[in-house]
Amino acid sequence: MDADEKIKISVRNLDFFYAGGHQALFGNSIDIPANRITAVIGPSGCGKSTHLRVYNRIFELYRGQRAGGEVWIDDENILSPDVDVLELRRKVGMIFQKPTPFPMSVFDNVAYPMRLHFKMSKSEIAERVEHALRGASLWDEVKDKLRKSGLALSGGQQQRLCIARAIAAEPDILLMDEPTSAVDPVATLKIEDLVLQLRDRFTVVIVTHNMQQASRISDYTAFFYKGEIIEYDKTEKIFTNPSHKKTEEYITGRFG
Ligand SMILES: Nc1ncnc2c1ncn2[C@@H]1O[C@H](COP(=O)(O)OP(=O)(O)OP(=O)(O)O)[C@@H](O)[C@H]1O
Repeated sequence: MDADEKIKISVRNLDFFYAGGHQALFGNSIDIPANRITAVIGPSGCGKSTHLRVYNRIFELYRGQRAGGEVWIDDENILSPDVDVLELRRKVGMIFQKPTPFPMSVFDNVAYPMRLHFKMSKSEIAERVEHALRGASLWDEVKDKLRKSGLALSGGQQQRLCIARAIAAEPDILLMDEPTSAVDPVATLKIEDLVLQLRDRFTVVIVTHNMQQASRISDYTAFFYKGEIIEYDKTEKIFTNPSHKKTEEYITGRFG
């Protein structure tokens, strides 16, 4: 990593266990820079989603799942027991593979985190809903449908609505777990453009199976294999001159 990068997330010796003791991550250590896009790649089942789900402790919603090691975000080890998890999840937003709009209007989807986390007047909420929808490159498409159900939008629009909802909580970090795998190629390009715009304001960590996507949009890439981080470097280096044989085999499509 370049010496002048500011580190936003610092993971040290992260292990992860599912219920029954099945270990899915082994000693992961990685420094994720602020205001950059970091891609997480690797074959199916290598632990990409598991790793990402630690950063906002969402795994704790499931019985028997456990993380060991340290995950520092700014100056706080977010795995320590006294962390305010609601505030952590506000600060570390997440976008999933399938769009997950709430069964409510477009407006209320975006207003939801504002009502949950902040005390705001109605007019302030309206202003910020517009701002978040503009930030998610969706405003022009939905400005006349704000009172319609979020579920009535197209898949790609729903995913951008989820990004608007995540932005509305004013996070520092956006985690994206294969955000384009359920949408068509045109919607994928729109979301990729959007992710590139978000880099100025957020630290983005994105899991993707799509090598072209990783090389198009990310600054850094981490290659996972069997729960370990095999290689982590600038994206250009990973895709043109990887240091490890396994990385090369994966990016050239020899397994996956
Ligand atoms: N709920 C669960 N209970 C038990 N084991 C799980 C659970 N979810 C995932 N695993 C296991 O943990 C390992 C890592 O899975 P994970 O979903 O993190 O991989 P991934 O790299 O994101 O895969 P994919 O690319 O297919 O989404 C796998 O061996 C998987 O079978």
